[in-house]
Amino acid sequence: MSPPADLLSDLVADVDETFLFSPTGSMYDRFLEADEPVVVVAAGNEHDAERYVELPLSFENVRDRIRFGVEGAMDKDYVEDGDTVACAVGVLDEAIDAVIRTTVSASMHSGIYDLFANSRADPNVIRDVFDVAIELGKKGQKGKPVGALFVVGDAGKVMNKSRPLSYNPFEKSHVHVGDPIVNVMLKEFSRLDGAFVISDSGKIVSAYRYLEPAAEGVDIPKGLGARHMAAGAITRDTNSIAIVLSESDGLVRAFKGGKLLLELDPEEY
Ligand SMILES: Nc1ncnc2c1ncn2[C@@H]1O[C@H](COP(=O)(O)OP(=O)(O)OP(=O)(O)O)[C@@H](O)[C@H]1O
Ligand SMILES: [Mn+2]
Repeated sequence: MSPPADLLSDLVADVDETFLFSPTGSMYDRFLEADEPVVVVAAGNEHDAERYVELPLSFENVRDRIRFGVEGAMDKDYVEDGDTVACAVGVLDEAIDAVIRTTVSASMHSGIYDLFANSRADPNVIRDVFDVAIELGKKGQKGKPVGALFVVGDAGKVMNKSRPLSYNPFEKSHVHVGDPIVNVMLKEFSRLDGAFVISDSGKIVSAYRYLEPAAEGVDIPKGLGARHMAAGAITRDTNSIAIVLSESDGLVRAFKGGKLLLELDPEEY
């Protein structure tokens, strides 16, 4: 074999599982015909794969994408601690152009899958809030960078651990994230201070909440300020997750259980 083929065969030698990230139909069929164990990780199950992990976001960061897929597969018992897997992914493009070998281990568990699948809030609601935060991060408000804080899930408790900074424009409304008009409203109201509180099912409960969670035991990276501290702390104090757009560095971050689990650059989406 040629050196490049050797290199590739080393990468795929003795793997327990192959993960195909957003494969084409013909690629999936080849695995099916060869009767090779395969897990499909994609935005939809177009090929009716028997073992499938749904990707809620495209995860431009390949490491995040792989972690999500592997953690999802662990959660569904497709793989277990100690398994060796080959992940076929698109790094430079959408089409698969790389194979990454890794060993499944419970210790590498970053929580990125749990954030979506095992939170109180509906996974679609979480995805919709990410979409708003990413869009807001891309465009800002009238061209200026803007910050925003969304607390999703366990809204009753979150309301108890916060106070209003201003009138609540969502007081008598029954609007949900994901409705196009709501995204416009969220963007408009994000110019002012405080947090948005969103229920498990996606109802916008309030804007302009000042969070007052207990901050002990929260371990967030140094350099992040009060908004991020409050976001981390509320997720430790309640069963919520928090999605934060930073006004100063433009990144979108997600917290759960008092921990930073995910960092995205809106410019890459
Ligand atoms: N406890 C809180 N609850 C809700 N909103 C808060 C809280 N603390 C701060 N904020 C909001 O965050 C804004 C920015 O505060 P600060 O600069 O300290 O946070 P930060 O973490 O550095 O965020 P950024 O990266 O956006 O600057 C404040 O103007 C306020 O609107
Ligand atoms: Mn700041």
